[in-house]
Parts: sequence; structure tokens; C-alpha cells
Amino acid sequence: MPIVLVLTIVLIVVAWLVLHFKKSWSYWEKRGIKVPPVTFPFGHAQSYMMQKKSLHVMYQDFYNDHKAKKLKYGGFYFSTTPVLILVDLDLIKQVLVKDFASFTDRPMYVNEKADPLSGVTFNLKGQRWKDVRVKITESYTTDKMKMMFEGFGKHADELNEIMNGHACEKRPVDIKDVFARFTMDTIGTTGFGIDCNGLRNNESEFRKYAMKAFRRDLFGVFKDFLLKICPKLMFSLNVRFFPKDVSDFFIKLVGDIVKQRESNNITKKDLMQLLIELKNRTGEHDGTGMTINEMAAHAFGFFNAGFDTASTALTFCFYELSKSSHIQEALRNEIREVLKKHDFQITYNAITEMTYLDKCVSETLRMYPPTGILIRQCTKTYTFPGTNLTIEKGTQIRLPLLGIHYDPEHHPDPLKFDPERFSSENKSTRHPFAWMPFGEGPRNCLGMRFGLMQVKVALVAMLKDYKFSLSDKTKLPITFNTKNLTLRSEQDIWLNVEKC
Ligand code: HEM
Repeated sequence: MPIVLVLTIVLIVVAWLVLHFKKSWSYWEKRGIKVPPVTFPFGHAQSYMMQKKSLHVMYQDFYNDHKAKKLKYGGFYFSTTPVLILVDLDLIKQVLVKDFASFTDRPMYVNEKADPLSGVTFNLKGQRWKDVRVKITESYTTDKMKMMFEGFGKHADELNEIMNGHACEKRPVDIKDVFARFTMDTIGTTGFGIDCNGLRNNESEFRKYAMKAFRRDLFGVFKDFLLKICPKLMFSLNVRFFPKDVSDFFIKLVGDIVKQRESNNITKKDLMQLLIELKNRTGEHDGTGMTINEMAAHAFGFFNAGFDTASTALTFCFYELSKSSHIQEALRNEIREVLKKHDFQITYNAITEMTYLDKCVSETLRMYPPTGILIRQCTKTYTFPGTNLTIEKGTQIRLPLLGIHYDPEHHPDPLKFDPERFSSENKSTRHPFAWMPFGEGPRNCLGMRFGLMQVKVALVAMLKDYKFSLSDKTKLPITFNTKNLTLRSEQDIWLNVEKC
């Protein structure tokens, strides 16, 4: 190719890029919003994109800065994508609940044809989301929850055996690793009806592909970035969010389970059973049935939504309890008293009676909300009440949970682990949106009750028999992992275990 042609192409590309960045970075100014200086090509997201800060801490810093300036919202550029960050809780309520009709979607990449697993409920948009949410909500009622509760028992016993080994041999336990394996096992049993053997055998196929679905190396971060800034191009190129082998593994797994159960007339008390019932509705109620790919997306979504969130909550709850022996002791006393009334059995009803347990879990989720942020996309041009701010369809919104949950105006002395913040009296004095680890409004978490139960069962099973304290193997201070999309500690958390 002649050199002149090459130079011309390079010049055109550079000129296009300069114009594109200039135009993109004028978006907020045109709407009268002053933004902090941007860095090429990251916009305001350099610290996250260069893996220096976790995504959640990056948004928390932005929140704190705007809150200090008494601003109710601020404009942010995720590279060239304009993102509105809300600080004021009344505006947040407006988006999540009052004017939900203008914010029904999340700006997630969905390509159900090329990447069936991208069709998880969390990602779906518009009418497709509404239809699926109605259909799938049936699987998350209290009755279905109680039915799936039985699946936890076996894994709680295994957890107990593992802890016993550590206590007898006086070996500290890596709590992050143990709870990742416990939550993987409970989800395998209650979601897929399979034994993942995570607690006994680290190398199961399920664990291998499940971990691969979550891993984000630099290439993954770059792909996420492209999916965010040019989703239409990525869609037309049939780019996948999840690797093909992960997708093939889950679709085959679900297909095999369905075949095996249907040909042997097997029914189990798990999510798969509920999905099989939904699948078999086709024909009876037109359009309400499910394909194997859709079933795989929901089962994977169940795993995706429930695995990291619950293991994060458990890890941080044990970390905080290990630092505050008096709170741990008070919780153990409540657990033992309630279990005594229930024949020492860990039942659904026994757990719902444990009010201090609920406070400890709520406080953990305040300090460590596993998803870190809430995400919405504007679906109709919208003017925020009481402001001059109008945003168009397509504008992305972030609600920084970490910022809100550590805001001293809502939670005084925010670094202190204090379950009493969740007494009825204290709760009634707070803005109801000052604590939102499960989101709010019609798109809130579908698996809240399931997630809470999973966390509480493990806490009860452990604290009734063992005392935990922080091991000096834990490297302090704890920081958040910079690669993960959910909140995770960078360090392993090692605890000493004693039988009591
Ligand atoms: C401690 C555990 C969990 C936490 C902290 C958590 C948190 C969240 C949050 C913050 C959202 C976004 C809500 C919003 O944008 O308003 C969400 C959505 C969702 N969660 Fe959870 N979750 C947990 C466990 C689970 C479990 C176990 C499941 C499944 C059984 C689940 C299923 C879902 C689904 C399907 C959505 C998407 C809802 C929709 O878009 O309609 N979650 N979760």
C-alpha cells in the first residue's frame, strides 16, 4: 500500500477519534453540569480501568466529592460514555420507584442468540424483561424458598466438619475460600440439583467453569469496555460476554439434567424442577414456556447472582465478628437460645426468629454491599423534579451504594460495625433508601430471601459450635479487589477457630 494512502487512513482515524472524544466529553457541559478534568482515553475511569481502584471505590470517591460540595448529582465519563451519578436519596427514589417507567432497563449487553447466557434476568430489557420477571418470580416465593431450604442442611454439616478439622489441629482457616466453596455447593444443590463437591474437592468441573465465568483479566476488562462503548457493533459482530466453553458447559449441563429427570420421572426440590415445570407449559399457556437455552440462562443467572454475593457477605460478616468478640458472643447466645426451642435443628422458622442475626447481617451488607453499585438506563427523556436537569433515552445512571452506606449523614460513625443501627427505632429515623444492598423498586433483587437464608444458615451452623478470631496471617488493612465486578477483599482472610 502506498505510504500516502496509509498516512491518509491514519490521519482520518486520528481526526475521527479526536472529534469523537471531544464531542463525547462535552455532553455534561451542554447540560450545565461541570465535571472534573478527564484523562485520555479513560474519561474519569482511569483508576478502575488501570486496575488501581475497585469500581465501587471509584464511584464512592465521586459520591464523597460531590456530597462535600452539596451537589445532588454529578456527571461522569466512563471513557467516552456519559454516566449520571446520583447522590441525593430523593432523586434516587424517583429513579428506582416513583418514575420507574422511565428507567426500566440496565445498560447491559444482551445477545441471546449468540450468547444465550447473556439472557439472564439481570440483563434483559423492556417488555422481554417484564415477561421473564413475571414468569421467574414464581420460583422465588417464600413457599419455594422453604422447599429449597432443605438443600442447605447437608452442606452446613460439611462446613461443620471442615471447621472441626481446623479447630482440632489449631490451623487458621481461609474463610473467603471456604465460603466460596460452601455457596457454590448450596447453589449447585438448590439450583441445579447436582453435587458440586466444592467443600470436599476443589477441582470439580462445575467450579472450574463457574470460576471462569467470573474471571476478568486485562483482556476481559478491555472487552467489557468495548461492549459498553459500542454495544451495537459488538452485537452485530455476535461478540460474547461469556466465553464459549462456559456457555457450552452450562447449556449441556441443563440439557442433560432435564433429559435425565424426564426420562426417569425424577422430581427434586430445586430451581431446576421449577424451570422444568415452566418449560412444559408451552402449548398450554402460549408463550409462557421455556427453551433449554432460556432455562440455562436462568439457572446460570441464579448461580451468577447468588454465588459471589452470598460468599462476599459471609466472608465480611465473619471478618467483622472476629474483630468484635462481644458482638459474636451476643449472636452466639441468641443462636443457642433459639435453637434450644427448636430441638437444636436449624430450620427455616428457627432462623426467622433470630432478630440479632438479622441485624448483624444487615450491618454487614451496609459495610460491604456485595454489588457495590446499582445501575439503570433512562428509557424515555426525563427531567428530574426540582432541577433543570433533563436526560435523554439511553443515558446511563449509577447509584454508588458504597458512598451512600458510608455517608455519615445517613449512618453516623460509618466505619464502626454496629448491628444496633438496625433496631426498629434506629431504622425509623433513617431515609428508607439509605440502605439498599438488594436494590429497590420493581427491578430489585429477586433472590433476596434466598441469599439471606444462605448466609444465615452458614452463620448459625458455624457460630453455634465455634468461636472465631482474626489470625495474624491476615494482611491488614483489608482492601477491595480491583478486578472484580462484585465487592471482594483483595487479601485472603484467615481466622483462628476454637470449639466452644
Ligand atoms: C446476599 C445476597 C445477594 C445480594 C446482596 C444481592 C443483591 C442484588 C442487587 C443489588 C441487585 C440489583 C437490584 C437493583 O438494581 O435494584 C440484584 C438483582 C438480582 N438478583 Fe440479587 N443479590 C443477592 C442474592 C441473589 C440470589 C441468591 C439470587 C437468585 C436466587 C439473586 C437474583 C437476582 C436477580 C434475578 C436480579 C435481577 C432482578 C431484575 O433485574 O429483575 N440475587 N441482586
